[in-house]
Amino acid sequence: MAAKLRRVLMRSAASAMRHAKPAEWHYGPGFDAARAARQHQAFAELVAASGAEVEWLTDDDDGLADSVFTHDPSLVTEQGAIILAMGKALRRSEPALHESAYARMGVPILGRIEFPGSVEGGDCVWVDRQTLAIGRGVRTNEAGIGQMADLLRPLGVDVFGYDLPLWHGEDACLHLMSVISPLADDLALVHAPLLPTAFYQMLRRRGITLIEGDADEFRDSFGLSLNVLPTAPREVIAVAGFPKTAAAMEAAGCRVQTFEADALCIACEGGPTCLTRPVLRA
Ligand SMILES: NC(=O)NCCC[C@H](N)C(=O)O
Repeated sequence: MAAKLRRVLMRSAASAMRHAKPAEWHYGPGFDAARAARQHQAFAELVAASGAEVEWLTDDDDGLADSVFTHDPSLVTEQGAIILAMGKALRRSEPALHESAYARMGVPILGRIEFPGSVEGGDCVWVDRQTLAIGRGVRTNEAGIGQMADLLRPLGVDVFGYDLPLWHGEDACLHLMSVISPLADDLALVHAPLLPTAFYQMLRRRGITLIEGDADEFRDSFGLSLNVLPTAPREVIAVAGFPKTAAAMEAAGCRVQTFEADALCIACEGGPTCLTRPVLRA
């Protein structure tokens, strides 16, 4: 999940978020559509400057505000994309946008998660090429995890499900990727108090070094201080304003770039990883 980012699917916030009502989408008072669009553009420039090729979802005024969080409606394997099924009702039509983009890009579709199963991309963490960890919580359920295991078994991939806590409740967004950001094959940023214990133990057994993000910054940012995108091993993009978490990553040899994201990320419960669906890392 932290190899060099080559190709990535994104969606501009300019149209998608333009008319979003915070109360409907569970966004905080800091949400501001025009500011979010500017912050998204600054983030996209950092991603492009890393050398990644950015593929854009169609920029429609379709009212799908959360569709800017392209990490969640699909997952990409070495044999093609898996079209997911969203746990958040307002996001149910987003996977079709991804399917159209993959058709245009020539990326084959390996399979689909079907309701009543649900899996969101933010709950999926590749521990290595043959091991996928999935958080079971308000967005991803047991039926979805079972379907994912069936789709990936022929590829020799083992799928492990881990229970997530409820934390801020059913309407809030807590994915497995909310409590871990891989930074290199052997390095991850974590908020250990919310990590599923068996997942923590698996990471430790594999010798992955775990950096603790600052707990106060995690609380104050509603978890977004921890949501960090690697564009290459130890080359990361993070939300500005969390110096202790950034310093912990720098102490582990990471180069940290930041962008202002109060209106886009902190208000809307999604950070740099959530704004990107990596299609190719190598
Ligand atoms: N992977 C992620 O953590 N995605 C964040 C999605 C935020 C969006 N507002 C949601 O509630 O789905």
